[in-house]
Amino acid sequence: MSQITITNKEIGRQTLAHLNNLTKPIGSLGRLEELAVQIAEITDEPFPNVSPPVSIVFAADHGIALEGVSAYPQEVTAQMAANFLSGGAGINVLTNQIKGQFVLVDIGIASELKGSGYINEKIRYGTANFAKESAMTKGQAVKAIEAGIKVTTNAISNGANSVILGEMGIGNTTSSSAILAILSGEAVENVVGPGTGISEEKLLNKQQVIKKALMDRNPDPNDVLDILSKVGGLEIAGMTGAILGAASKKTPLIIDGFISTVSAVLAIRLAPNVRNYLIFSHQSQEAGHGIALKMLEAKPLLDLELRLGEGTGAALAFPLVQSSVHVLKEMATFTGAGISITEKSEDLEN
Ligand SMILES: O=C(O)c1ccc[n+]([C@@H]2O[C@H](COP(=O)([O-])O)[C@@H](O)[C@H]2O)c1
Ligand SMILES: Cc1cc2nc[nH]c2cc1C
Repeated sequence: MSQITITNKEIGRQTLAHLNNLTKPIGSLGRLEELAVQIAEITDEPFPNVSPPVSIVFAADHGIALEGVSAYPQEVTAQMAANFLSGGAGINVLTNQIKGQFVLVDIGIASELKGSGYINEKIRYGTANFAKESAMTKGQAVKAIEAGIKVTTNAISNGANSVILGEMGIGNTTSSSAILAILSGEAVENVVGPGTGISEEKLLNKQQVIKKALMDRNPDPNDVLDILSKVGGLEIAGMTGAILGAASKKTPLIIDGFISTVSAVLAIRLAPNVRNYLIFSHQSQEAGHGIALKMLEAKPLLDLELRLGEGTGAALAFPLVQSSVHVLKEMATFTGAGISITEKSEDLEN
């Protein structure tokens, strides 16, 4: 964490001056210009690269799934992991489209994954049911964060210039909502949503399960490891580490939906400098996501009514991130193109 510096504001000022000299009315590329400035600040490069990206998906199981909080059974986590490995999931398709690399990390699936082509960082076979006991030990939470740091810094050392962060874990919206309720101080009702798509009746049960667990486990709102160990998830801790790892390598990281945004809140609690390394891709349908984004004063790029996870929203936003640096690097300047800016200068003086 000591390696995570504040992003370079001076290079940001130079980038803005360059953007203002490009052949367009000042500021007319709006949010793309903000993105270009942010990426220059993150990378410490006046003309940065974001390609190739790597999509890193952390998969893990949740003991809390036994409380009837998801529309799908726990086995779907492992089944989807197999689907990731055969290239059939949404994130595979979208990562291929943007010519990215794909990495699946088993950080705590409840069964043995068949096949190869994934990174085995299994900390344990799913978390314990946090309605009854702590989800994991503090030591395991630390190990999961460290695994996330390692996998991500390795992917960056192997050539990735940006990171798309995603997850898969049946039950993980319950864990994320519990974490967010503690960190935000919001009422549980406001941070709980239907996740994979549960009925109104199951949603009420999900709220009750979280409320009771928060009373019984009583996590310390000022202690990230206490929160993660009592009501967390292994993929949520892994993503927290991934965010720290990318920031330590001055590499932009694109946050996906509700669960990865909760990891971002945790990572920023651990190391506040992390905030400006993050690009928020989209507004998820999940109720608590708006609250988490607001806490971080984050304005997501897209609202496509997604609620899939896996990093799909982040992969969909990647082309915009790429466009921002292409504009910065490839557009002509007023002087280069021989376009007069006298009129504009007079307007500015008036
Ligand atoms: O990204 C989101 O905002 C999002 C919102 C709802 C559900 N999900 C995905 O659905 C799974 C969790 O839903 P649930 O109902 O099992 O808690 C997990 O695999 C997530 O990737 C993801
Ligand atoms: C099929 C399926 C795919 C997913 N991808 C991320 N979360 C998921 C949840 C389910 C149920």
